Amino acid sequence: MAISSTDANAPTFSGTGDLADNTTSTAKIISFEPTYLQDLPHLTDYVPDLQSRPNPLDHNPYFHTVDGFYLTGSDVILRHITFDLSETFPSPSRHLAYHRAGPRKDIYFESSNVRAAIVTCGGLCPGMNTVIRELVTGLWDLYGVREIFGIVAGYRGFFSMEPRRLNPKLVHDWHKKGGTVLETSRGGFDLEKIVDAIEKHGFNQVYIIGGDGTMRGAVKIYNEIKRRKLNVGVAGIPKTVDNDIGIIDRSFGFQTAVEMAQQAISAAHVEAESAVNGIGLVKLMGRNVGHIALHATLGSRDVDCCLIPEVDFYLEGKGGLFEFLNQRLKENGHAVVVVAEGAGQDIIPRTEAQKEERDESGNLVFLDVGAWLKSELKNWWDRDHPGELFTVKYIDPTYMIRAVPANATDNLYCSLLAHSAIHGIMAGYTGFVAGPVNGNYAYIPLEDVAQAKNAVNTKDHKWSWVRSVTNQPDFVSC
Ligand SMILES: Nc1ncnc2c1ncn2[C@@H]1O[C@H](COP(=O)(O)OP(=O)(O)O)[C@@H](O)[C@H]1O
Ligand SMILES: O=P(O)(O)OC[C@H]1O[C@](O)(COP(=O)(O)O)[C@@H](O)[C@@H]1O
Ligand SMILES: [Mg+2]
Repeated sequence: MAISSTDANAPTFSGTGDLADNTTSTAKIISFEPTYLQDLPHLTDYVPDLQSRPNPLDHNPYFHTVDGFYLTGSDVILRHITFDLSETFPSPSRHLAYHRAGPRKDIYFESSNVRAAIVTCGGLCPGMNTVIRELVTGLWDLYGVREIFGIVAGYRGFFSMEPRRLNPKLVHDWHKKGGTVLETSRGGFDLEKIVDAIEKHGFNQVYIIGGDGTMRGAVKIYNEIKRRKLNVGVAGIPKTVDNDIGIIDRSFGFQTAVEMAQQAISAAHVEAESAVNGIGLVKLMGRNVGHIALHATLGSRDVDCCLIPEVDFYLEGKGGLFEFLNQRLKENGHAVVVVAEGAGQDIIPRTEAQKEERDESGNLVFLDVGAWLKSELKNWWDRDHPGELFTVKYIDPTYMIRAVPANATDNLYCSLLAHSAIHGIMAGYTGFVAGPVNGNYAYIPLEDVAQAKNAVNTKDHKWSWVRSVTNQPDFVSC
C-alpha cells in the first residue's frame, strides 16, 4: 500500500513554544516527527470518469451537516500513540496515520443505483446480527438505499443460494439475537464463482463480516474486482471472538465473550472450593491467541493459573504445573485453572491422522486440551497422593460464550462499525476495513488487516499482571 508523508523532512526540534491560538498555556511545544498517511484504495483508481455527487445527508432532516460534520482526506488517526522520542529516525510504520472513518461531503454512488450485499463467514461471535441490522438500517435511513441483500451461509452462498432481500422492518430486532440470521460457514471459497455471482446479481457494494480467514478471502475478492475493473466497493468488518486480528483496538463481541466466561470461572471456583483438594478447570476459546483467557482471568481474580497458546507449559518436575497446583492445594485446599483451547497443543499426544486434521477453511483441528488436562491431573494425583480425596471439575463453555447476543458496549461498537463501513463505501473507498484505532474509527487497507495478527504480548505489563494475580510459574526452566 502506498504511504505518503505529510512532512518528508527529518525530525525537527523547534522548541519555540508555538501554540495553537486558543490556548493560554505557556508550556513549550516541541515539533518532532513527520506523519505518514496510509493511502486507501478508491474506485476512481481504476474506474475512469466516475462522477461524485453531494452527500444526501445534506437533505436528511435528522442530520445537521454544519461545518465540521463531514470528514475530509486530511482527517487522520495515528496508528501508534506512544513513541520513544529518543529514536532519531522517523519510520513510516511507527508514525503511520489512517484516514478517519465517517461521512464525506461527496459520494460516488447514486442511492437508487446501489445494490448492496452483506455476508457473514467463519465462526460465530456476539454482535454479528447487530452489524447486519445496522448495515441495513444505515444504508436505508442514511443514504436511501433500497436494494439490500443478505448472502446466505458465508462465501459459498454467493454462488450456491439465492440472496435474501433485507429491509429495516425485517431486521429490526436482530441485535437481540445471538449468532447470525444470515447463517455462516467455513470453507467454500471459490474466487471466480464469487466474483461472477457479484457481477450476475449486479451488486456494487459488498460488506464482508468475518475473521482473519474471511479477510484474506476478502482481499482476493477485492483484487479480482479491481482486475475486472468493476465499479464495486468492498468493505471488511472484522469479526473474531478470539480477538486475534491486529491493528484494530479489539474485535466486537470480545467483551461480551469475556463477560460470559466469568460465569464459567465462577462456577469452577464454587465447585473447587466445595471439594477437598478440588480443582476447577475451564477451557476458553482462543485458537492461536489467549486474549479471552487472559481477560477473563484478570476480570475474575479467582484464577490460580492461566494457560495460553503464547506460553509453552509443562506438567511434571520443578517449575511445572503439577508442582504449582500441589502447593496451591496445600495452601488453599482448591485451585482454578483456565486454559485457552490452543494452549498445550504441542504436548498433547496425537496420532498421525490427528496431526493433519483441518477444518473446511484449512484451520488445524485442535485436540481438547481441557479433557486431556483433566485426565493428566487425575493420573498425577492418583500416582503421587494415593488414597487422598481429589476432584477435577472440567467446564467447557466454548459455544456458550460466543452464541449470545452482544452486550450494550459491543452493540454500540457494532453500530459504529457498520455506519463507518457504509460512509466509506459511499465515499468511493474500497478494499478497506473499518475499525477502531486508539479509540477512533479508521479506514485501514484490507490487505494490512488480513496480515496483522494480535497475539498476547507476554513481555508487556498485562501479562506480568496476570502472573502477579495468579502467582503461576513462568514455565521457563524444565
Ligand atoms: N487464505 C484464504 N483465502 C481465501 N479464503 C479464505 C482464506 N482463509 C479462509 N478463507 C475463507 O474465509 C471463510 C472464513 O474463514 P475461517 O478461517 O473459517 O474463519 P474466520 O474468518 O472467522 O477466521 C471461509 O469461507 C474460508 O474458506
Ligand atoms: O467449532 P467451530 O465453529 O469450527 O469453531 C471453533 C473456533 O471458532 C472460534 O471461536 C473462532 O474462530 P474464527 O474467528 O476463526 O472463526 C475459535 O476460538 C475456535 O477454535
Ligand atoms: Mg480465524
